[in-house]
Amino acid sequence: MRTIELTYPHTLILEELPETVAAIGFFDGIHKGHQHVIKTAIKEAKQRKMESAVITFYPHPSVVLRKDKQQVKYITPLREKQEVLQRLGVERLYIITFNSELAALEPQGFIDHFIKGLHIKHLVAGFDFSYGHKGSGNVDTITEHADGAFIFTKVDKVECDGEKISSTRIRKLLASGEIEKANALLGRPLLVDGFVVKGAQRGKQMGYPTANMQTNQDALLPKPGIYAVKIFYKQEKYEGMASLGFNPTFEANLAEPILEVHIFDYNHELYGEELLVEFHSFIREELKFPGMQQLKEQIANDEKQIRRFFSNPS
Ligand SMILES: Cc1cc2nc3c(=O)[nH]c(=O)nc-3n(C[C@H](O)[C@H](O)[C@H](O)COP(=O)(O)O)c2cc1C
Ligand SMILES: Nc1ncnc2c1ncn2[C@@H]1O[C@H](COP(=O)(O)OP(=O)(O)O)[C@@H](O)[C@H]1O
Repeated sequence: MRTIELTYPHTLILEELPETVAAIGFFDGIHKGHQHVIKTAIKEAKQRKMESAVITFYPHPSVVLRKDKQQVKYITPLREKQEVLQRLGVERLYIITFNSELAALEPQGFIDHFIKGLHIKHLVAGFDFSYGHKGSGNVDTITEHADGAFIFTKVDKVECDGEKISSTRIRKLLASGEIEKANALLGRPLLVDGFVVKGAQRGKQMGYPTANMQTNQDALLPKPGIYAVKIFYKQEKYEGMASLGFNPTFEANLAEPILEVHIFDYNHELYGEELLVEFHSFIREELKFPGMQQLKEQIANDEKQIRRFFSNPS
């Protein structure tokens, strides 16, 4: 997959670009609804012997439009998004910088510059896609703005349990610790990546070394607690347990939750290494114990429960 970052106005030359079928959207999470839109574009591209593409934006429009100081967190930060799209078989990824110039562009100008101007012959979007200044262009105006230059396909909403699958719904599930349900809507387990940094060195003392992770600032983390996780490290996959939280037994006031993972049946140094952590099941909330011994007993119980969870997938 070829990734091309574009800032308005781009300088790509139409004649040098392949005829393309593109799916367009913000696609945070690339959940099953998004996947349906993207797979529709890939299928159409194959049939028409054109290149398949995804057109997306970064950062999230709310960063520019609401100007709120709070950082936007993503279910799929840019890198994860790229990896998931690559796995889906997308050939070309356009990432359009969402800035105030882009936000000011009228719908017709947006279509002319970023759809016709990128040699898109067929555009696919979800039913609620909007574009142009104040989102005033929508799926009912695209065909008019296309003016015969490309075909448009609207993809209807995908539901699960009678409710629309959406990034907002997945965010709520993650915030309440309903990881299995969130994973079902994502169509794959939530993945968080990070580098191993030094902690307080208590883990080894307890018999449960925990790799403390420095995660991407952009990444949305689930509700704090103890989780059954799988860890990818150097092409290998391991089972383990994660603690995401504030370590109330030892720490008085951590500002941000820390993600720590104990890898089962593993015993090597990991400092400085990159780990990918897949969240599979929420086990319990973190608790404040009277001391290290009581916490250690609880962690031994967590281990039993998590090993059981992985050996009986239901
Ligand atoms: C499975 C598991 C469960 C944990 N549960 C708790 C908990 O309930 N309360 C708590 O204060 N810390 C909990 N922790 C975090 C430990 O306090 C932390 O891993 C330990 O202090 C080691 O920290 P260090 O890596 O900075 O040395 C848990 C850790 C693991 C791996
Ligand atoms: N099975 C394992 N799971 C996690 N980390 C391990 C494991 N075995 C060895 N380690 C190493 O031990 C470190 C964690 O030990 P710990 O005493 O908790 O130190 P720290 O407080 O620096 O995290 C990890 O960063 C890693 O280098």
